[in-house]
Amino acid sequence: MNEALNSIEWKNDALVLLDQTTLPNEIRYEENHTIEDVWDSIVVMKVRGAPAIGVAAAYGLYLGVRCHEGDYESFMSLLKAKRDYLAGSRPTAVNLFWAIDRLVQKAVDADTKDIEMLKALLLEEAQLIHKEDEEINRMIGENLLTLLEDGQGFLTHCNAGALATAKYGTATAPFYLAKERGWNFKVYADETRPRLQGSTLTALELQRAGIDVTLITDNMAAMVMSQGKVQAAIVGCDRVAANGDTANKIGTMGVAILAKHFGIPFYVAAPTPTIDLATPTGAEIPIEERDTEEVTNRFGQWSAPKDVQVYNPAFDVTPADLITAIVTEKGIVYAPFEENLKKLFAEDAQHVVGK
Ligand SMILES: CSC[C@H]1O[C@H](OP(=O)(O)O)[C@H](O)[C@@H]1O
Repeated sequence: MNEALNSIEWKNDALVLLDQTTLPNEIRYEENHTIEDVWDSIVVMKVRGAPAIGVAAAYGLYLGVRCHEGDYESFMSLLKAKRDYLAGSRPTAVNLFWAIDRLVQKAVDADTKDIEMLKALLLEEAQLIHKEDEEINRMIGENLLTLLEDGQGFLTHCNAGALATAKYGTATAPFYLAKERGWNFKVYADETRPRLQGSTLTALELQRAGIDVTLITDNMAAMVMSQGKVQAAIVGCDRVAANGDTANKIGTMGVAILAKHFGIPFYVAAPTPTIDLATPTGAEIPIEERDTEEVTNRFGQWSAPKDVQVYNPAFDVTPADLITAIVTEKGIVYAPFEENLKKLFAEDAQHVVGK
């Protein structure tokens, strides 16, 4: 087994990011010293994955204000301007907004107007978000394991793995825990066109962990399911709406439809910061559209006419009625999601909500 790749690290007063655009061919870490560096890393997907984007954005916001000199009012005005700048990087993963708004609120609620103390508080909050993410993912893994069995096969889409988070991943968290406990299981990883997070990232991280992973193209998922090789489909998420509709990497809805057809449970691994009760349904989730050359010219090789029309939504929305359960660090949520997701956030949240 190889040592785990570390997607994000705060080191020597800089944000060190694993450049995920060069994997699996090159393992390259880059220091991000400014908010502009972080904004660019998020936009070009050197750092990607909803939780990882949130952690990176939190550090980025700190980097955006740490050199400011001036009074409290100018500091707070700069902080809010830098928050809006980062908010313009990628629109779908709600974790980005959740993280930067958490830092702004920390400063607003602080009982000091000393800007050096406020800067220290912001860095502390970013480090807390980073640390919390690890524990959230481990708990998601524990909760998902209660739904899985030794000896089974699992399918996942895109990369909701350790590389998309601070550690463990969300959808992949149970795979790491199951491996630690000696389970015998297989993972089928969709390559996930057009950005290929499944082949470049999921296959890499699971193989390095010694997990039995088989790479398939997205259009092989139906065949694999029809052959009885998959007993559960587990995916990540970028935003869960209040009714349970879930935005995730493009192609996820197709996996959910296939799972329904073959009678296979479809689980969404969802850290609670990815659940957005302020967004009523999937129809209101902003879906990022990305550069057309991601589809026609991956890795510098044209695979289509250069001027062909291209539609490249980076996410789709899986309707709640295709989701068996939304598995969070606080517990497992079943339908009716509108009602049960709210309970998750109640003071006396139950571990299993709904079934
Ligand atoms: C736990 S990662 C969540 C989510 O983020 C990925 O999108 P991207 O690679 O574009 O940042 C993918 O949708 C994962 O499932």
